[in-house]
Amino acid sequence: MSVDWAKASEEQEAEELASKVLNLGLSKDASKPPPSVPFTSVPPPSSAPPSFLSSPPPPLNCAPPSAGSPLPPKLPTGATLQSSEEDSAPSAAEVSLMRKVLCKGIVESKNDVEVLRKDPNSPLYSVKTFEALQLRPELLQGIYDMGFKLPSKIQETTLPTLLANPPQNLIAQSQSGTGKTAAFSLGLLSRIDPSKRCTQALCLSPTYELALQTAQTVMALGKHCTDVTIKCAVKGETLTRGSKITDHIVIGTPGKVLDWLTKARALSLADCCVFVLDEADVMIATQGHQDQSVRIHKQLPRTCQMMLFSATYDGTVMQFAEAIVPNPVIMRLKREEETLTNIRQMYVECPTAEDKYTAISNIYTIPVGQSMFFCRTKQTANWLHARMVKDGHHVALLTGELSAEERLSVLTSYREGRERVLICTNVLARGIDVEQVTLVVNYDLPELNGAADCETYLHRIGRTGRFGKTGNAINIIDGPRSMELLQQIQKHFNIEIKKLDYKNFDEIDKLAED
Ligand SMILES: Nc1ncnc2c1ncn2[C@@H]1O[C@H](COP(=O)(O)OP(=O)(O)OP(=O)(O)O)[C@@H](O)[C@H]1O
Repeated sequence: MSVDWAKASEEQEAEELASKVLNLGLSKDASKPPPSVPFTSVPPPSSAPPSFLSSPPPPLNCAPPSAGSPLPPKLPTGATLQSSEEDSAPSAAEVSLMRKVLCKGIVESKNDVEVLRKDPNSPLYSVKTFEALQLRPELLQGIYDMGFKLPSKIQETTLPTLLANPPQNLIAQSQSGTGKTAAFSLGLLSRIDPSKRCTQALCLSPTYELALQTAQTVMALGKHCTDVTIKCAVKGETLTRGSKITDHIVIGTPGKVLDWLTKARALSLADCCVFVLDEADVMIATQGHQDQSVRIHKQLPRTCQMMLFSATYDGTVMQFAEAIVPNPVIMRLKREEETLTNIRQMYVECPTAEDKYTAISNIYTIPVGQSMFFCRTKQTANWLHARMVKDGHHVALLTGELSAEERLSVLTSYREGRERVLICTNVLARGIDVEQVTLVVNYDLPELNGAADCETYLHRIGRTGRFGKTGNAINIIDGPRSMELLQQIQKHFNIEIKKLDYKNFDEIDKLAED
């Protein structure tokens, strides 16, 4: 069963939006035209995220697993999962959002940005400091308040182009968390003339949640630009008949922006001088968004600076990008290869279900910072979570049964360190890599089409090699089938995975030494 999280979340959005929107400092009163929002009304960024992201994990909306049961739900390893057991695979937008919420800081890269195409008239150079960009002092202050000291790789190279005069079109690709949002946010903010009461910048994001994340970054960086206003064009935001949007920056989803442009005729792009298409790869993967973006794009003045950002840049994205952004400078930052070199990989043999739980409980005691435990089915994840909570352990649970809102809440709480362990399903966590996690436990090994899923194994426990730190990965082996999967993994990577005695605390304690 595949659930479109973005779509499902939209259904609840209408009811919940008023309170969330209020948290962003935007209007919730539908009877009045939406007021302009000065940046000063926005809470400080990283330290105090909006309360809809920072509330404690809500109760689960799934049937409560029987925590009293000492044994996990029975499912023979290797059996084909029924749709009721399988967790729903996340959409590209979900994965992107989960990554964003989990990401604590910039993803550094050793790779240099490749500039694929240059406009010979554009003075392209890179900057090593934010001060060299000659930004408005208010923007510099916003950067300092965010705690940014130096530009990231992608910022170093894209910012001079984003800020160049005459404006230059740009296509930029780099993996999630490398600082793209902050780069274009500075680009948007620096082009606004606050004395003009009209929309001068438009940013399209694939989903409601991603649009709000971007709005937060723009607001945080523009915190001291008190004369600049922003409006979110997302589901649930209503306009009174005949009202006109005069906010300088509009950030929203293609559907809502198109609605305001064509049906409500509340938004005009006649004075828009910057257009950002964010998460282009996710946009393409989301049904209907590509066409809507093209229709919006047609309403932009020819002189408008166009920018497109994407975490990937395959054929479809490239085609779309070049159709939307004429004569661009193209900049790419290659993703670094993940390696298993710095990872201590082990397995523990647990002949019975009770042994498996004992192993997990002992592993939980390893003081290694944060861990993630991966289970095969949502039933197992629910059961393990319930039993560990019952035993007084601080563990969080992430499965496809949670609503979009609940997932954000769980991830934020975990990122902030309120829980030591995140228990999740293999499917749900397939696209998420969490750099700060120092121990990964495969309660069930990742499997795809009846064989070991080596790619997911690497992605889950691999590091890019830029952190010299050692990581730990423990695989729980509960029978011949999981031993076979382990052997496939060893063979695939040509590695030896060592046996660990989970009852030997001295051996377990050693894991925390690096
Ligand atoms: N120059 C910087 N110095 C330190 N931290 C930074 C810098 N730029 C951005 N960050 C932080 O790094 C994290 C990732 O940045 P950002 O969201 O801009 O990345 P991104 O490439 O847009 O990611 P995504 O593709 O997921 O949207 C954020 O927490 C952000 O606050």
